[in-house]
Amino acid sequence: MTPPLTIPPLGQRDRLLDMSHVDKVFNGDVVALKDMTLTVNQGDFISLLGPSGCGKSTALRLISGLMRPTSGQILWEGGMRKGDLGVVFQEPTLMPWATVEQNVWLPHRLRGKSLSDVRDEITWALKMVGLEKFQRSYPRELSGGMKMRVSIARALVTEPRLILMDEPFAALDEITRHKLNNDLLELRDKLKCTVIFVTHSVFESVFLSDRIVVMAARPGRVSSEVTVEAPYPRTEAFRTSAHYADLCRRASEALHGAMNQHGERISA
Ligand SMILES: Nc1ncnc2c1ncn2[C@@H]1O[C@H](COP(=O)(O)OP(=O)(O)OP(=O)(O)O)[C@@H](O)[C@H]1O
Repeated sequence: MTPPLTIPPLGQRDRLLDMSHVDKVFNGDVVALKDMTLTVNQGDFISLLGPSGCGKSTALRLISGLMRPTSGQILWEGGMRKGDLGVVFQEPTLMPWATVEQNVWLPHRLRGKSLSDVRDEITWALKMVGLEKFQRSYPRELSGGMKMRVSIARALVTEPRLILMDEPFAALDEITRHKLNNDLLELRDKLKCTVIFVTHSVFESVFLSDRIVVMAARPGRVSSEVTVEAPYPRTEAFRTSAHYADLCRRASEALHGAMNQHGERISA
């Protein structure tokens, strides 16, 4: 894979997809999303931040094509092709009876490719997440963080144009979560990939992303967007800086603003 040399600054990136005026209604009356409009550009690291039930996962499922909008449309630049999308869920969802390598093979296997056909791609993806020595291990032999890395490798193995991550680190302890946040940014720096990342955490959204899309609930929609004006690479020094604290305050205010639209209360 030959990634572009750099990710251009915000405002100078090529468009990847447009979600325009999307509504999603379940069972005729549960309005999960109302008039959601979002442009995703190549190289964006977008966090979808919002209260429980505001439609973050629904938005990801619509973008992934797993579900269709009730109205509105989602259009990929140049059309969406097989392998354009990698998805990482909150649970690693690995097959316990299969080795790491066989788990990472899955997206290619579903397209009829044999393990030997794509061994190089699998080795590359495992190398990207630092697990090249664990190809023959089984999930039960891995820590929670390592299982999540396998899940990320499986999402990368088709070299997707877009990676969707639905609260991938929420179930992990704080230290592992910080480590995986750092590793994810390193990965993004290597691959120059585009990421949409769902999180409840203001701190995580500020550390990772360059755009925070704040969503409001009932009905789910975009409430505001916070641009994270901080250069990459972002290190532990950034995490403890006054600038980071200030950005977290801004994102937190935007989140409170979204929740106050409905008189909801959140804890600090
Ligand atoms: N398949 C479904 N059938 C019916 N209602 C659904 C379905 N999927 C989601 N919903 C409803 O749509 C709304 C948005 O749900 P969604 O899971 O997208 O929110 P979320 O922001 O990801 O929540 P959380 O942060 O708790 O995961 C909720 O009211 C939910 O109950």
